[in-house]
Amino acid sequence: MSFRLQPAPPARPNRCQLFGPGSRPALFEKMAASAADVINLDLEDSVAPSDKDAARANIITAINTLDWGRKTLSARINGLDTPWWYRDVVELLEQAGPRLDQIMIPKVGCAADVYAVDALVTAIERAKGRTKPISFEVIIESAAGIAHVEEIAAASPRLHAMSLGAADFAASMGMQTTGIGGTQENYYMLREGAKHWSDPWHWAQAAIVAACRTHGVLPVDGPFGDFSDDEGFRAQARRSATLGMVGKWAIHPKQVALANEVFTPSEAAVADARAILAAMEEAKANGQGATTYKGKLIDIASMKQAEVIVKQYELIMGK
Ligand SMILES: CC(C)(COP(=O)(O)OP(=O)(O)OC[C@H]1O[C@@H](n2cnc3c(N)ncnc32)[C@H](O)[C@@H]1OP(=O)(O)O)[C@@H](O)C(=O)NCCC(=O)NCCSC(=O)C[C@H](O)C(=O)O
Ligand SMILES: [Mg+2]
Repeated sequence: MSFRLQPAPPARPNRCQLFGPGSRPALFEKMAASAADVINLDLEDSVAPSDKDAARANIITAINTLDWGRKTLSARINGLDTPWWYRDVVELLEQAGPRLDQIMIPKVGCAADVYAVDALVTAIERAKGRTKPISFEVIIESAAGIAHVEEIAAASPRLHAMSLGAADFAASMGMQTTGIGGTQENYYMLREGAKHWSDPWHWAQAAIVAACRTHGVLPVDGPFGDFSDDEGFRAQARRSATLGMVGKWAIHPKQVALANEVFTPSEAAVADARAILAAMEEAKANGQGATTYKGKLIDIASMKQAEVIVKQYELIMGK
């Protein structure tokens, strides 16, 4: 371990973030009643330009009146390249009550984007006497965003989570696809005439996980567009979980259970992790730093790996 210790991310369940357009208030009660850990009420790309003002009003009413339980409640504002974002922040901070937990900032390209929103939020919080600080989540969904991912992860103590937005990311990178996440038909290797598909999102996800883990931020996988493809969603989510991400967006309610399933460590994985911890405690008591479990090497690093799984499970079960 470096002399600088790795900070812990916020201790909150974040397995599934369910999105809904601010212009479809009929969905809000269903979102509130869902099993998602995080709710993202959207003012950005799922809302037509002509509906922005109405969507803002809808969201503020819903934040103030519906029972959101213990979910993290987040509103996605418009991008800093639009004329709408400052009114999103001002009206949300001035009119939404303390139930609003978080603001999601899309298309973040550099640390200064986060700084700008932080300055505005901080001023309004002070002016209005808001005592609960608003946290931030950002979306990495551009070439600039991924190029500056580490400075973005370090940009503000308000930053709690960071997602990969596969659709805008693909567009910004000039990728030849209209698919949102998942397997891409033309991204394959050939071996003896057989195609082996690879994962074009992998490197961006790994960069996001490393930046987040360095700065104590939760790394989250973004949308999977084909909501009729459960197995495709599961496969994408399992890769993300294996890489260190803690959750995934749902753009349709049927994806909520899938995300919760994948990002909740299984009973078998938890039992294995607890057994590794017990075996290592016994080894340490005998003056050993390494031993075997099910015929494989385990050592002090294995304890840290096992603790990741046990802590994630206990966080989720303790909610
Ligand atoms: C994708 C949808 C437009 C589909 O809507 P709809 O046609 O109404 O779906 P269904 O008829 O299959 O709905 C079945 C029931 O589920 C309810 N429903 C639908 N959507 C939601 C929801 N989001 N939350 C809760 N409940 C929902 C319907 O009302 C039906 O209920 P009932 O009649 O009682 O059975 C729609 O799902 C949708 O708008 N999804 C969210 C879109 C969104 O927010 N997009 C933004 C995030 S993705 C993104 O921004 C890309 C990213 O930035 C990037 O760059 O990658
Ligand atoms: Mg986007």
